[in-house]
Amino acid sequence: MTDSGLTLHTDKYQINMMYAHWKNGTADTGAVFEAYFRKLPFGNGYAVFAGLERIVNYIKELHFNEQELHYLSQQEEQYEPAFLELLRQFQFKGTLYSAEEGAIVFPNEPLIRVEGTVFETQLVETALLNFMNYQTLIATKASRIVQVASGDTLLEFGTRRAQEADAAVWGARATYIAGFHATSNLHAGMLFGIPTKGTHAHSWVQGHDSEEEAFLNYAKALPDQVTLLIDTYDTLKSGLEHAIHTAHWLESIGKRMSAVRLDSGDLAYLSKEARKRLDAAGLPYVSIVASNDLDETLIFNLKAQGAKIDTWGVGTQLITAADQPSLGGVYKLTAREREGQWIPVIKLSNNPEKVSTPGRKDVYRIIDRSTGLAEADYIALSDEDEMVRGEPLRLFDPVHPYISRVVTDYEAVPLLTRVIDKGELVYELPSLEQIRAFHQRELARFKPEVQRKLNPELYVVHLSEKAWQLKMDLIQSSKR
Ligand SMILES: Nc1ncnc2c1ncn2[C@@H]1O[C@H](COP(=O)(O)OP(=O)(O)OP(=O)(O)O)[C@@H](O)[C@H]1O
Ligand SMILES: O=P(O)(O)OC[C@H]1O[C@H](OP(=O)(O)OP(=O)(O)O)[C@H](O)[C@@H]1O
Ligand SMILES: O=C(O)c1cccnc1
Repeated sequence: MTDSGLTLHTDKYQINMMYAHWKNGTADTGAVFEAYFRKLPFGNGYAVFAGLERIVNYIKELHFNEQELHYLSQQEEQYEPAFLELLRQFQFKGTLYSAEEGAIVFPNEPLIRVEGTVFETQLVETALLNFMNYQTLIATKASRIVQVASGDTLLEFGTRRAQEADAAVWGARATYIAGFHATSNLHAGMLFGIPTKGTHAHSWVQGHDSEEEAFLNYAKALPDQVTLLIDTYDTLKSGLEHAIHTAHWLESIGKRMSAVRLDSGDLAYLSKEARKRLDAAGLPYVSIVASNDLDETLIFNLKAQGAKIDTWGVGTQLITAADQPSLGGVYKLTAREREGQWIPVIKLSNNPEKVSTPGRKDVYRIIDRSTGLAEADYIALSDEDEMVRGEPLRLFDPVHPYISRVVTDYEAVPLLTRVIDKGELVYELPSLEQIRAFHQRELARFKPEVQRKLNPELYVVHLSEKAWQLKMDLIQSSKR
């Protein structure tokens, strides 16, 4: 089996709809889709947008090769050869707007808007959601951990327990965007330039006649990067003592041991004891790394217990987003072309939260000029511009429209940037370091109350009156 790329990384129903459009002569009809999620993950107050780079790479490479066309020709749908020929000619000529990676984003606002023929905009749904949902989820989980670690070093250790290889690599990248400092995954390091770090496994110690010999052999081989895992037999009685010997030996050859790693037991108690004994042995520079099924709650608790841990190795809980394994982002048609006119469309639902917001929309972050802080996000139809001109803006609560306030001294910063214009890439993909720095700047625009991990303050995403009215009108007319 050879893997020919990501073009068929899509759900069959997309191809079926494309086929049906082609059969009906509507394949070239214009469509606007918007991708968004409805609920913040982990009870967090914000999400960290990620996935754009992979989406752009995917769209750039999007074409049907002979292997893929042959495979499609064998499907039970019996697509006609002329349709497959159309796929052979296919190129994405649509336009894509997106939030930038590292941006702080909220539920129910468009994070990506795709415009083009219904043929091409439908095709990209599955892969686009796949990349956005996973990477945004992991970046958000990582951001919670970054928050509680308050400046300590964070290492991403998840690969072995990730949901397969792509998740490990792109997940590592997402954690770096959110503020992790390094990954153990060398492939992610090579692909994206993320710093890499590694200690050693229990097998290194088990594979020697004694722990002491294991430590010494490791230190001899890698004298500049010695972090010793001290819990294979008995952390305090044997591991720590042997590590101290090794550190002294390293000093005798003019080197300094980096750290000891704790991977089981009471990490608060053991780290405090280890710190005391390392300091007493004249080794205050040897830092303490901890790992073992850590997440933001455990790290927060360990810090509250006074743990003396400098570096946190975080794997399974982070890379699998164990407490919420999917973001649930959706891709909804918001407008379509009919006889040369754009018509807004809606998706109704018995669940009011699932009723889509019709029309081609933009999102603005309303920044209070006096504080520099984000006040709210504002979704408006794309032809509205009063917020760009800085006119007084009424922000009302869509659930209770009588609750409203007017903002005057603000700047409206658009969240969506044009990335692909009629098939041409018009956006320079930032480097990962730029994305990481951008993320920090964006986060600083939010009050600590929105950023806190537990019961954060609700940051409101408002709809313009025009967008709200359009939604109400379409709900009414659809019911009729
Ligand atoms: N002081 C602490 N307070 C709260 N949780 C802790 C503390 N120390 C460790 N933990 C966490 O408790 C969980 C269980 O750790 P513990 O080492 O007892 O079990 P284990 O991982 O099964 O041990 P082993 O690897 O020896 O089998 C881990 O997720 C660990 O991170
Ligand atoms: O607990 P996580 O957050 O997922 O972090 C990664 C874990 O992976 C390793 O254990 P593993 O038992 O796989 O290998 P080892 O023998 O090297 O400890 C490491 O020691 C950590 O405990
Ligand atoms: O380098 C480490 O200590 C490491 C790497 C991956 C998983 N667990 C630990």
